[in-house]
Amino acid sequence: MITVIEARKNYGDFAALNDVTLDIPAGSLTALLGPSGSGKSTLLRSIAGLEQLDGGRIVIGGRDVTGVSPQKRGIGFVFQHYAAFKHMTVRDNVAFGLTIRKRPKAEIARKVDDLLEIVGLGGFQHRYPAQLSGGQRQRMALARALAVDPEVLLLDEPFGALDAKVRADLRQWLRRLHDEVHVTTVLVTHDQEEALDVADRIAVLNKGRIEQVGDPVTLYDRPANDFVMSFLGSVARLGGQLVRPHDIALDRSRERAQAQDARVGGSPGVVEAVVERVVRLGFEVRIDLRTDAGVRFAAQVTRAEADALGLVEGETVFARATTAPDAAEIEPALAI
Ligand SMILES: Nc1ncnc2c1ncn2[C@@H]1O[C@H](COP(=O)(O)OP(=O)(O)OP(=O)(O)O)[C@@H](O)[C@H]1O
Repeated sequence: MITVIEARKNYGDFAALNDVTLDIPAGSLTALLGPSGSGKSTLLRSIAGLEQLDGGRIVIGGRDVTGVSPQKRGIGFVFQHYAAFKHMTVRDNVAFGLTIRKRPKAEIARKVDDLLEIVGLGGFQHRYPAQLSGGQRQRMALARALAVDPEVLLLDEPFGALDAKVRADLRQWLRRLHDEVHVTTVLVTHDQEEALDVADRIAVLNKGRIEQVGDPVTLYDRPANDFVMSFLGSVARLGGQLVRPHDIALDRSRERAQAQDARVGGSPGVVEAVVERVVRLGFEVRIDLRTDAGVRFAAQVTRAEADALGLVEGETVFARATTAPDAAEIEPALAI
């Protein structure tokens, strides 16, 4: 368990961390999610001891480490750009932390081989970092961080420099790795999809403060405020309320839309709009809409729903929310 208690960090007049209090359960994979400049890296680096707090405390596994040096905190750290030792083989890079701790050679060899298997670099012991892909290098970095049996693994945008496909593969892989080794892991990311996909807990940061902490489903379905809702997925503003695009139903008939809408308590009402574009995104279809007042929003429906609706550009439709903030238990009514 990591506990951050009323952490404050200032850069001049600027408060990068503003009384942050956070519990990170032992064995969890927790994401620190927020926009650029929200304080994610500052919080991670403070947990690591790479930044000194101006106020507050950090407790790791029951030990107050606030004044303790990074080397003595029992952490492994992986950065976005991993600085590998270029002149050392993959095996020696991963062994580094064990070698400087003067562990017996046989133990090092066994452990490094095991770790390289776990991170999927079994056949790469004798390669040099320059002979690895970006994704392989980051996996080597993770193996190196894990080699010294850290109590806590801290990852600062570890896949940030890689392309989208490799990122998606690596986060699946990280999830499986975490299920296997169970080390308490904190992952900094600005990518909501990455956080929702990989983490079992997410702390959303904004301007040096924590907006909400919870599991991905709770944050997505029950965001504490508009910031969390907007940051965790796309939203549309419908009649003054924020609504997820896939929680919008469209109908050609105003009367039918109104009748269905009456079943959703506290809904923003029925909004008339013109179809600007119909965009097919594989299984889903996005319908870009514009109201008379010029407000643009999008609805997302399945391909079957889109086909049934048969909407064409320029046509007028009636949009309504299928869920309202306090009515999540009401069955979403059929779109048509
Ligand atoms: N050494 C520093 N000196 C002055 N200001 C800093 C320093 N480090 C960070 N900051 C400021 O503190 C704020 C938080 O920075 P931090 O790196 O924690 O944000 P972040 O959420 O990790 O953002 P990003 O996703 O862009 O890395 C930013 O506004 C940044 O400019």
